[in-house]
Amino acid sequence: MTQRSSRPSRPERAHPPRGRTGTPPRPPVGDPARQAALDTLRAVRQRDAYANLVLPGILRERKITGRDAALATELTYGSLRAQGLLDAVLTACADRPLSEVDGAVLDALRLGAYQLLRTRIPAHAAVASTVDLVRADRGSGAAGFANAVLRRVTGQDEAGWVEEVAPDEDADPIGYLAMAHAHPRWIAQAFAEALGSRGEPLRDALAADDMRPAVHLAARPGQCSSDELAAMTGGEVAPYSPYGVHLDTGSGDPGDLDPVRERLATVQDEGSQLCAVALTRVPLEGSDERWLDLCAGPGGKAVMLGSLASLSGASLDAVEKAPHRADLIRKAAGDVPMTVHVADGRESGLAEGSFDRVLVDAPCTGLGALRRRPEARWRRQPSDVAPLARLQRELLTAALTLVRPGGVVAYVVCTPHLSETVGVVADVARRTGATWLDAREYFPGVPDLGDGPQVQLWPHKHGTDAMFCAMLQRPA
Ligand SMILES: C[S@@+](CC[C@H](N)C(=O)[O-])C[C@H]1O[C@@H](n2cnc3c(N)ncnc32)[C@H](O)[C@@H]1O
Repeated sequence: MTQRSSRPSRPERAHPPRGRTGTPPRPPVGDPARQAALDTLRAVRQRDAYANLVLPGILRERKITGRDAALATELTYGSLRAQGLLDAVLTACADRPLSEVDGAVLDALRLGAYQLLRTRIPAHAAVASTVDLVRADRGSGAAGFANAVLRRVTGQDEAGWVEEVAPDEDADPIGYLAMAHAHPRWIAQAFAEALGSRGEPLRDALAADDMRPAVHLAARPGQCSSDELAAMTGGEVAPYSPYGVHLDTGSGDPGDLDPVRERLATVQDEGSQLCAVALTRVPLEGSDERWLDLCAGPGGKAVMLGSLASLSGASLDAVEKAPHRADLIRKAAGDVPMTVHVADGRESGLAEGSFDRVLVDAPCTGLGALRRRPEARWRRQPSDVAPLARLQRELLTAALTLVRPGGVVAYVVCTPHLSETVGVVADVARRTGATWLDAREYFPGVPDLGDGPQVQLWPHKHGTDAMFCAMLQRPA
C-alpha cells in the first residue's frame, strides 16, 4: 500500500457531540435522502440492526418517496456492501486509524466515499452534502475533518484506489479480487474453493455478488401463474422457476405489492423456489402423502411446499425451533394448509420413518445471499462456520430418520461454503448409508450445473442467490 504524504490534521471538537441519546437526529429539510441513509448506517453500526428492516421504516415515517427514497436506498445498501473497500480507502486518507474516528463521523465518511467512488454524483455535491450532515450532527470541527478526508478520496477513482489499497494481484489474486469487489478475504476464499477457481469465474462471482439484485417473486401454485403475476406487477417471467417473476422495484417495498398483500405471491429468491420445487419432483415408489419442512421459519419454502402438497393431495408439517419464527410461518401460511410445530428439528418428537419427503433448509452462514443482506458480509466471521456445520450435520441426520425407507430428503443451504455443503452431505451420507441422488435432474432447464450430484446455483451464472441443494434417499 502506498503511503500518502500529507494528511488532514486532526480537527478539534467545536462542541460536545450531539445525538448521544439514541434518538436519530431530525432530518435536515434539504437532504432527507442522505439523512435517512446516515441514520440507517448508524442503526446498523450501533444496534447491529438490519438495514432492510430499518430503512423502509424510516422512509415510511418521514414520508420519503420517489427519487429521494431511491437515492436513500442506493446510498444505504451501497455503502454497507462496499464497507471494507471504503474503509481501506478512508484509512489511506485519514490522519488516524478509523477505530479512533467518532462512529457517527465514520458513518458519514463511508456515505461520502461511496458516493465518490461508486456513483455518478458530482464530487463537489458528494463532499458538500456529507460535510453538511457532519456539521449538523457533530459540529464544525468534525465537519472540517470530514471535508479534508473526502477531498483526499476525490484524488482518484475506484479503480485507482483499488490498485493502491488492494494486495498485489499476482501475489494474492484472491485478496485482490476480494478488495476490488468489496468482500472479506475469507469469503472470497470460500467462493474460490467452491468454484475451483481464483481467476475469471471468481471475479464474475464476486462482481455479481456486489450488485443490487432484482426482486424475485413466487406465484403461489394453484392461485396464480407466473404469466399472470408478471402482468400484474410489470415484471418478467423468471427463466427457470415455473412460478418465478423478476422485478425491478427501485426503492419500493415488494411486500406492498397487491399480489403479495393478497397472498397470490410471495417474495422469494428464484434459487429458493427451485430448491423447494426440486424436492417435489423426485419420483418416489410407494406412498407420497406426508411432507416435512424441518427448518421452516420464516416460512418461504413452507408456503411453496404447502401449496404444492395440497395440489397433490399431500400434507405438510413445518418444524421451527424459534417460537417467534414459528409465528412468522403461521402468518406467511395464511390459508395454505400446514401443521406448525415449535421444536428442535434434532429432537422434534415426530414419528421416525413417517414422512415421504423432507426439506432440511438448514441454518447457515448465508454467504450465498449476501446480495440481499447488505451488511452481512462484514458481520459474519470464519468462526461461524464450524458450529453451523455441526448443527447442519445433526439436522440432516435427524431428517434421514424422520423420512421413511425409500423417501427423499433435500438438504438446502444458502451458502457455497464447502464445509456447509458437500462437507456436510458427504459425511452424513457415509455415516447413514443414504444414497446421494443426482439433484441436477430435478432442476430441468437450468444450465451450467457442473458435474453433480449436488446443485450449486450462483448469482453470476443463474441470477439467483448461491443456493446449494443435495438430494439424499433413505435406503429402502
Ligand atoms: C435458513 S432458515 C429457513 C428458511 C425457510 N426454510 C424459508 O424458506 O423461509 C433456517 C431456520 O431454521 C431454524 N432453526 C435453527 N436451528 C434449528 C433447529 N435445531 N431445529 C429447527 N429449526 C432450527 C432457524 O430459526 C431458521 O428459522
